[in-house]
Amino acid sequence: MMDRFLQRFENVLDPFEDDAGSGEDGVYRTGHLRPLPAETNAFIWHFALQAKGPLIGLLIAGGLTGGIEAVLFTGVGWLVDALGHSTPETLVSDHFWLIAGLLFVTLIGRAALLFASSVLEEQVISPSFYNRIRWQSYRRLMEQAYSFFQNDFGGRLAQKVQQVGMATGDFITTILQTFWSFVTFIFLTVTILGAIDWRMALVLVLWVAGYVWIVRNLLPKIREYGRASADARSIVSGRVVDSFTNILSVKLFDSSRQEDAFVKDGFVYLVDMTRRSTRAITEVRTVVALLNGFMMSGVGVIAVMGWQAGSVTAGGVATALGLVLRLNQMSGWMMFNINGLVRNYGTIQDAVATITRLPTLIDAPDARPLVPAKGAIRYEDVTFHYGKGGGVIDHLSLDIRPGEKVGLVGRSGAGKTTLVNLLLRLYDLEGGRILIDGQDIAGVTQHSLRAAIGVVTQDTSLLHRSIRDNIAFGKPEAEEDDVVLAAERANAEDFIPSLRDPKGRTGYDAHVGERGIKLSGGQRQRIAIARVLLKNAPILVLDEATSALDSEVEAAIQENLVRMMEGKTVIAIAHRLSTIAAMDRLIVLDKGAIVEEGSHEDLLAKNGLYASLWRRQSGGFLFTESAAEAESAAAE
Ligand SMILES: Nc1ncnc2c1ncn2[C@@H]1O[C@H](COP(=O)(O)OP(=O)(O)OP(=O)(O)O)[C@@H](O)[C@H]1O
Repeated sequence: MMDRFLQRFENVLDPFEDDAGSGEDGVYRTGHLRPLPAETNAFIWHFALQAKGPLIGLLIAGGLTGGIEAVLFTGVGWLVDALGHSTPETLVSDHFWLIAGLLFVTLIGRAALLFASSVLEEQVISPSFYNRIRWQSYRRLMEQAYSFFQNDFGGRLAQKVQQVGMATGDFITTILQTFWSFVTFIFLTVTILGAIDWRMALVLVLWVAGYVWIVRNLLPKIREYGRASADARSIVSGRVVDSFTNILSVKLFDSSRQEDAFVKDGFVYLVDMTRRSTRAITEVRTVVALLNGFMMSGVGVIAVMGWQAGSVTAGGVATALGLVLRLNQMSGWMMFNINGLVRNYGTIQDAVATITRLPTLIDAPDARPLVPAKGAIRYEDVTFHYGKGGGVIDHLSLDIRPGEKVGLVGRSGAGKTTLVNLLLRLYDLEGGRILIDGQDIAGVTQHSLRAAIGVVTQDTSLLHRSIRDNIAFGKPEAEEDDVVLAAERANAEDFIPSLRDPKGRTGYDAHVGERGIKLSGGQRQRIAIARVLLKNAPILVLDEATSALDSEVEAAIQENLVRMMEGKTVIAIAHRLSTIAAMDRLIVLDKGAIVEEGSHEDLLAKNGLYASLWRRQSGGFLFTESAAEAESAAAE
């Protein structure tokens, strides 16, 4: 029953709410998420505002908790005085309301308050609010361009998303609850002690000043190192995940020792940063211990002297000592919390730098959906160097007619993949433009552009999901029959029914990838082909689409590939020239420029680069650039 009661509070905040950005502010446009504030305080504030109500509740509960603590100590003083003035027989009748009040506050008031603040923190805020921060951060990262992910470690980014949710949530709740109840307690203590003897209040004011000095002068050092160690932790995770994900290369090259050194480097940095921060922590703890000693003995001496002078009652001494002892205890715990606050602040600062970075490749303000008609593609004086000074693609122009099947040929590194990646707008051009059916791809939405192009690449990465989800990846709403039909046409039906993953799921439900079944390269490629068949986009890009298939499967699938290409504009890249020789037109690329074009026969007759590549093809594969150059150098 308690469970059901508590569950009601769990839906107060939606863990997945996001601000889709209305585009009204002129910075961001519809279709893109509103960016998160890039300044740390504004970032924290941005999230705090999303849970205003519950957080104000937490603030009130925090204040009341501090208040109750102070009231209880005052009550203890009154009780001591009452004991001094009464006999055992008359105590209850003389001081009934005091005793009843104290019992009520201790038994009911305090428990009710703690329950309310627990519900607020644990049910309303913790899971949902923390998750909302993670979710919004994750989605901002997903808006980043392909190149963003190429330049960072997946593990590091994942850790940032995890950490930022935890750190921001903890930071806000600690301030509102712990910190605020501490401040209320101090304020009430100063007031209560001031009423007993103003000199005690003065000692406390000096103590608070000392505390503020520590926070301003000693804590920034901890914060600085906190930030550095958070970054160091991310670096270590990034490196560890990188080693684990590339474990095959590590094993094949027997380079585990090298990897150890690489990862250890990260750990050394982490340990160094942590040591610096822990040194600063010890420094702070020592100063706090001295300051608290001064505060407790100061108040104690003044209270006892007041009692000697007859201006302070025994109850007053009890209240004063009780309050300062509690303050001492709280301040140790508070230092721990402030330390946590500072560390969390550092973590947020560190994550914010990555998470709030604006995506470099976004839809134009007036982007419209691409209206694919016949699938005409036009590269107009395209230049692209991956942001470097030169090279890769230079002033390239190419016209592909609707429905034309074009083969891109060239040595390794000639720029073939780059050319199709530019068509997909995975990168923005550095010069020229690319048009699809007369529409500049820079002016249409990325979503509609990629929906119009089906791609099968060389290294098919399957997601760690079921076979069905993998095939329906480009068309999640697809019917089961269509998924099966696509699999049949990709010749994947002969192996899918017999699949069984370690958890016992079979066929289309079997999971692939990590902790799932491992497919061969050729099987993976057939899934990828099924995925594209199902997507049925008007433009097809086949980048080494059949490189992992053996000749038998390739022959079986060839017919389907031909059918898949029917009525579509196709750009195919293949090192095995025999697989693309039958295309309408072959474009030969060299060093980012078109050097020859024509049909297979035309090009053979021309006896240029294509003809030499064709002749050199040995065992079905192309020589690498360096081998080819070495050969031509030897021939000269
Ligand atoms: N992300 C990147 N950043 C910088 N340079 C890159 C990047 N990707 C590729 N390049 C460079 O661009 C050039 C063209 O690469 P690309 O992958 O387009 O060649 P390719 O013809 O497809 O080669 P292959 O046949 O080996 O796949 C190469 O010199 C490569 O080093």
